[in-house]
Amino acid sequence: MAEKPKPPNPFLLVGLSAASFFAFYLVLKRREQTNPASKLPRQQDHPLVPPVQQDDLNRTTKDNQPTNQYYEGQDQYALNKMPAILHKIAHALHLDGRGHKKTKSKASLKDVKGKEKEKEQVKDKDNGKGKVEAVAQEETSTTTRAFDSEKVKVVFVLGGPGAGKGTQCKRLVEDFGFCHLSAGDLLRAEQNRPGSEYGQLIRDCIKEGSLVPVEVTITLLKNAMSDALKENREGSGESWKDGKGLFLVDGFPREMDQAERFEKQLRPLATVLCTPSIVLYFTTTEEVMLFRLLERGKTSGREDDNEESIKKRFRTYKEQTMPVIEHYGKVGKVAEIDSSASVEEVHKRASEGLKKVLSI
Ligand SMILES: Nc1ncnc2c1ncn2[C@@H]1O[C@H](COP(=O)(O)OP(=O)(O)O)[C@@H](O)[C@H]1O
Ligand SMILES: O=c1ccn([C@@H]2O[C@H](COP(=O)(O)OP(=O)(O)O)[C@@H](O)[C@H]2O)c(=O)[nH]1
Repeated sequence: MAEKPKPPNPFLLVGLSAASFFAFYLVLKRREQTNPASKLPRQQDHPLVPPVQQDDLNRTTKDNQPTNQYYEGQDQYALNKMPAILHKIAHALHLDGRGHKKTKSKASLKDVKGKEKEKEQVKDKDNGKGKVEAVAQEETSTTTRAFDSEKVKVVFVLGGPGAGKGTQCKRLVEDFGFCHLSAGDLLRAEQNRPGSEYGQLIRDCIKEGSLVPVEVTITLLKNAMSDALKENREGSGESWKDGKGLFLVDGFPREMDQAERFEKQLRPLATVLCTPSIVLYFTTTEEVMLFRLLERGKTSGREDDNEESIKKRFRTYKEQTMPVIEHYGKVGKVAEIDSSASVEEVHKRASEGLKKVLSI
């Protein structure tokens, strides 16, 4: 007859349980010592959400307004403060309430500058164009929520090099009180800023007629927009009262990736993208543009107003910027204006088009 198996020793079982319990207790104690904040009450009854820190509760915006925006919806602020590994776990488990589509974002130029890693990752792309491959950082709605969608209006101004974008923008500012942000001007200012880490990169891209890495351009734009909104733009009429803003974004977005990033990263609310009210598209022939740019080059001092650079800019425009114009055209957002005519005539057409859209 087979021998009956021996039942497990009850003392051994009790001993093992006690040892596990004791080990768990030691881990907790150790955690309390190394991270005293773990004893604080939690924002959510969930182990992946960190405790409330006093400085979080006291946090205010620059205008000394409490940042209750951080506590909307999914307690995004708490999620933002989690260590990267917990962030990944929470994301994988859908605890952060975000989709799984990978997006990249940059919050400030300091972020762009501060990361040596990113700098090392400036890579050659296509025909030698530089591109900062930003260390992928999951985009969060709270860090990018900048303004009220109802109040901020954005008009993109596109067209080939020398089509007359800058010239017309100056006139439209006088008519409508826009804040004119020329991406090219912002880049040139950053290029010439003493100590700018991106000066040489910007210079090379501009001379080559290629696009400066989007992180740099979008950060400059975002900062300029925030500054303009904070500024008391006295005398600029109703368009700038009570947090309202009217932006003429000149020479941007120059490729689809830039358009998508702009809409996402400057989205005013978590669910609303920062789409342009309209895209003013100035168009004329390459012949006209070349002539105008060579004329401009006589006095502009710009390193890219020479025939060699101009040809490269035309190519970049056709290959990378035209798809942006086509994209906005498909959704009925493009106002095409023939800019071969005189400055006055072009201005008249642009102004009429804008009046209708902005209902001013
Ligand atoms: N409608 C126009 N007719 C003639 N010259 C123009 C016209 N619009 C602009 N220009 C001139 O052409 C050059 C390029 O114009 P600009 O506005 O700087 O172009 P963009 O900003 O598109 O590169 C400038 O020297 C400008 O004075
Ligand atoms: O969003 C932008 C806008 C401009 N540029 C660079 O700046 C140059 C000059 O642009 P700008 O709009 O000042 O002049 P345009 O070429 O339209 O005359 C371009 O060729 C690009 O190299 C860029 O990289 N990203």
